[in-house]
Amino acid sequence: MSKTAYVRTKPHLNIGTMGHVDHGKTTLTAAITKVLAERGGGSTTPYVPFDRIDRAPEEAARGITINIAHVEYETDTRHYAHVDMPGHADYVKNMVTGAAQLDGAILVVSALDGIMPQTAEHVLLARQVGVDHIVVALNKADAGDPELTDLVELEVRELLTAQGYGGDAVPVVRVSGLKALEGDPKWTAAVEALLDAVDTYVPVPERYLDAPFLLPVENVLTITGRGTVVTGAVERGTVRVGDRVEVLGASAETVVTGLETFGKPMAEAQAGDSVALLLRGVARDTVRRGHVVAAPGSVVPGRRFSARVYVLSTREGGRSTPLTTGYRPQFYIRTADVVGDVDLGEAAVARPGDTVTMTVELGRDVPLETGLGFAVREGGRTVGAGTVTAVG
Ligand SMILES: Nc1nc2c(ncn2[C@@H]2O[C@H](COP(=O)(O)OP(=O)(O)OP(=O)(O)O)[C@@H](O)[C@H]2O)c(=O)[nH]1
Ligand SMILES: [Mg+2]
Repeated sequence: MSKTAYVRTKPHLNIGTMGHVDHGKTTLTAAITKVLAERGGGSTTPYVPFDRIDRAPEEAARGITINIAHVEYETDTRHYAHVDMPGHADYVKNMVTGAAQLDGAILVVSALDGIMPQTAEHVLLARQVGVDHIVVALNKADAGDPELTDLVELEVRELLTAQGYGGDAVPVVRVSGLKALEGDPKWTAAVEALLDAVDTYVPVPERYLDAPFLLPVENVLTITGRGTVVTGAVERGTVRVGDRVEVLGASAETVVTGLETFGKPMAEAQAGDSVALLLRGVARDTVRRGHVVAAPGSVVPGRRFSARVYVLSTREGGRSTPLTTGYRPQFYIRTADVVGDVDLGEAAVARPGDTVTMTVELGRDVPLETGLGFAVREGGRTVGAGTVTAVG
């Protein structure tokens, strides 16, 4: 590999935009990279234009790093990997699996429209998957009436408080992704203010560097002549070139022969990093999204667990009818998507809005552990969010 190696000079954090469809997540993401790219003083952030953020996988298939919706940028104090969360309810699956890795989130709310159903759903999901810090971008502030924007701000703070985010303390910054992209100084300054809020409000999380290595596979691809590459965010531990790893799901033990982040080779990847791993002698079609790459013997796959599950209310986009024992939805666990049978025990019935205890028997083995978060999906929408309380 002749490319410049990744040098870890600042803490790395994973962040992302979430919020209702069309509220301006992708525009704001592009604007952030543009503002940082143009900062001067040896900026290392490449500008990623709007139409490159949803770039097709083939386009990026050069190096071993593929993470289609990721952009990277650097502020004075931090290095960020940023996921642009899709807004459609159909993409909540990706939000769930992606959000599970987020250290903080930028909630994008249009000042013109205020809170919409997916705004509330994404905040709820963020809470359920353990995103502890949210910064609000009140976007389209260039076009909004200031008094109405004040009301939207109040409404957003109330929503955050209701979900346990302490809405009064959450930074709310009025921005215009669109005007910042056009270079309007008032709005590039607003994007700077948003980044400052993220830098100061979202703490560097505790990384589980000493734990055995684990990476949930998000994507798999082949590099001709080199082998199979898996991509994803390291959930815990560290991994180096030459380390032995186990691919759970593919039941293969292998060696890591290459390691990259954003196209740059690295000697060691650690918890929180978005990486691509080149794996020796693993056939492309034996590994899939949903599998887990881990230190050999460090995780035990299973299919039976108990959980506490919040059943989304109808207003939150959940079911309109109760669910009963025998219910068979999809479970999104890390990056895996698995069918499972639900047993509600003596309660037997759970109504939308209830929090219940259930036992689940999955259709296949996945690595499970106490405390693991997951989403329950049915017919393309999220109907519940839960946490594993016991395995077996
Ligand atoms: N006036 C104004 N319009 C904006 C602003 N940001 C985005 N828009 C417009 O809002 C529309 C949606 O913007 P996107 O960035 O695609 O929104 P999104 O949230 O990524 O949408 P999805 O990915 O489809 O959920 C586009 O027509 C943008 O030009 C802004 O700050 N001001
Ligand atoms: Mg978008």
